Amino acid sequence: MQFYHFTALKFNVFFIKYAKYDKKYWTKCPIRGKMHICNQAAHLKVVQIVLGIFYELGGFFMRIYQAKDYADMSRKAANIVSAQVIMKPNCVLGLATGSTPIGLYKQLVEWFKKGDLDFSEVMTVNLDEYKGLSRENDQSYYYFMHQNLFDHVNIPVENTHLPNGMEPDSQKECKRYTELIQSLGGVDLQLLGIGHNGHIGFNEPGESFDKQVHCVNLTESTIEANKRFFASADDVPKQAYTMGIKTIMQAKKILIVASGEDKAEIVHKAFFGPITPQVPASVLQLHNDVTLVADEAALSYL
Ligand SMILES: O=P(O)(O)OC[C@H]1O[C@](O)(CO)[C@@H](O)[C@@H]1O
Repeated sequence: MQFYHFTALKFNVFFIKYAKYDKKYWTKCPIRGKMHICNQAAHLKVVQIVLGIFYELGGFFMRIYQAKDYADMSRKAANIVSAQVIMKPNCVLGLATGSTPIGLYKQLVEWFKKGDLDFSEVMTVNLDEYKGLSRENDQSYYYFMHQNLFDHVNIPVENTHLPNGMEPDSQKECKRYTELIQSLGGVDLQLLGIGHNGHIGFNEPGESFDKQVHCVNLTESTIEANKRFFASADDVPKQAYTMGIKTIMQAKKILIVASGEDKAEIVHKAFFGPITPQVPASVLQLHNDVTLVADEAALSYL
């Protein structure tokens, strides 16, 4: 497996960028996991040394695995999910929909059928669900998860959780889902895809980093990207329930998958650009345990 030591480079790019344009130096404090500004070159130097030591110790850094293609990406990412299930059989998996994780789910099903994986104690919480779609609707994420994973492995249905798209009272549903995640003890491993505009879950550009589960209005670009699954763009729901960035960042580990050249620009922005709500996935640079598994095409801007 190819492992890129991009982190050091990333931080250097980061430093140079801000040194040049802002005359301020944003960095991540590796101990508290918070952003702060270094306003003196000496301070910057110290932070760089500390980061270097953490890096050498294999500390809090993003891992980027480059896969050859979609199939390879799916297998590598499935390996990480299955390691989680094997190491902690009663873990809480945060799951994602979209086209990217389909191959990963297929691989998990295959390993389950071979007897290599057991989901009997696993619990799952999905990132999001369209508001207004019933479970029976073949475009609901409930339907997707059953179709791609739950119906093919031995996970008890009562262990699987998604926001209830048919609950009209947004406040009530968001509170229920936030409390549910907390009652499970939080997410051990959160799987994410990335939208072309950098959205994670349905957190669209401009969303505050400070939100728990909430109801969002989908952007035109997301409606456009998702219309391929519906008869027309008019049929795409206009709202969705989603875990907020805060909920996602509370996961103990994050695994993000990306495939294809059309994701190359946003992957580059998200992981090497400034941390900004305009690119929601960029917040992941602040998480202590993030793994990106992407194919060569999706990493081609790096
Ligand atoms: O994997 P895809 O289909 O490119 O989708 C990327 C992201 O967009 C969504 O499908 C939402 O539009 C997410 O669920 C997903 O993470």
